[in-house]
Amino acid sequence: MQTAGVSTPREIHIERKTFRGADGTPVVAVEGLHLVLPPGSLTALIGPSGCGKTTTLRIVAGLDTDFEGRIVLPPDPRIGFVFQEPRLLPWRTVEQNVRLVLDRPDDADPGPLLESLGIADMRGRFPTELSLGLARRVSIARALVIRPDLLLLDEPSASLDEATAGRLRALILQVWSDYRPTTLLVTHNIREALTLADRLVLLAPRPGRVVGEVILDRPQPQRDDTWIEATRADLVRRFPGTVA
Ligand SMILES: Nc1ncnc2c1ncn2[C@@H]1O[C@H](COP(=O)(O)OP(=O)(O)OP(=O)(O)O)[C@@H](O)[C@H]1O
Repeated sequence: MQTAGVSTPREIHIERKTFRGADGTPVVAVEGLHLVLPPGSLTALIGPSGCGKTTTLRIVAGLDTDFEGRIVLPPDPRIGFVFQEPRLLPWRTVEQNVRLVLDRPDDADPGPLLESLGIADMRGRFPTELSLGLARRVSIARALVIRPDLLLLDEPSASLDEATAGRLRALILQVWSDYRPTTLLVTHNIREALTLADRLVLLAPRPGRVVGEVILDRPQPQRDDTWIEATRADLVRRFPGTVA
C-alpha cells in the first residue's frame, strides 16, 4: 500500500482483481476501477450483486493485497470498516466491543457516539441480546470511535425491514454529519445511496467496471421521497442493468 500526505485525497486504483474459480479458471472480479475520494465526501459504489463491491472494499481496507493496482491513503491510515455482519465479540458488552479498537482503553469516551446512535442505554448488554439493526449500530460506533481517515460501509441496511433500514440511514446521516469521515459506501440499494451519498459511482454487472459517475449536489433536507423516486427512475433509464 502506498501512502501519501494527510491532505492528499484517498485514491483507489484497481487495474484488475482476479479470483480462481473452483475449476481453476480465472474470474475477473474488478477491472479498471479508479476513484478519488475527496476528504469529507461520501461516495456510494453501486451495482448489482456480484459486480465486485465487497471485493473492492476488502482491497481498500488492506484485507486483500493480491491485486494489480494501488491504494493511496494517508500514512498509517485509520480505517473504520462496517461489515455486512456486525462481527461483535459475543462475550463482550456493547461498550467493551466499541472500546476494543481504541489504542488505549481509556483514550476516548464512546459515550457521545453511543448516544447519537441511540444505543447509550444498551452499553452493558451483550450482542446476543441485540437485534440485527442494533448490532449494526454498535458496529458503526466501533468504526467511528477511532476517528477513521476512511470509513467503509458494506450494505449497512442489508437484511433489515424497510422501517428499521430507514431509521438506521437517518442515524448514519446524523453521525456522518457530526464526524464527517471520508466514506465509501457499497450498496445495491439505490434509495440508500440517494439518501446518504454526495456522489454515486455506478458499476457494470461483471466484472466491476465504472459505467457512470453522478454528483448529487442537492442538500440533504431537500431529499424527500419525491426527489429520490424521480432520481432513481432517471438513473434506471440511463444505466439499465446497473440500477434497479
Ligand atoms: N474468494 C472468492 N473466490 C472466488 N471468487 C470470488 C471470491 N470472492 C468473490 N468472488 C467472485 O468475485 C465476484 C465479485 O464478488 P463480490 O462479493 O465482490 O461482489 P458484490 O458486488 O459485493 O456482490 P454482493 O452484492 O452479492 O455482495 C463474483 O463473481 C464472486 O463470485
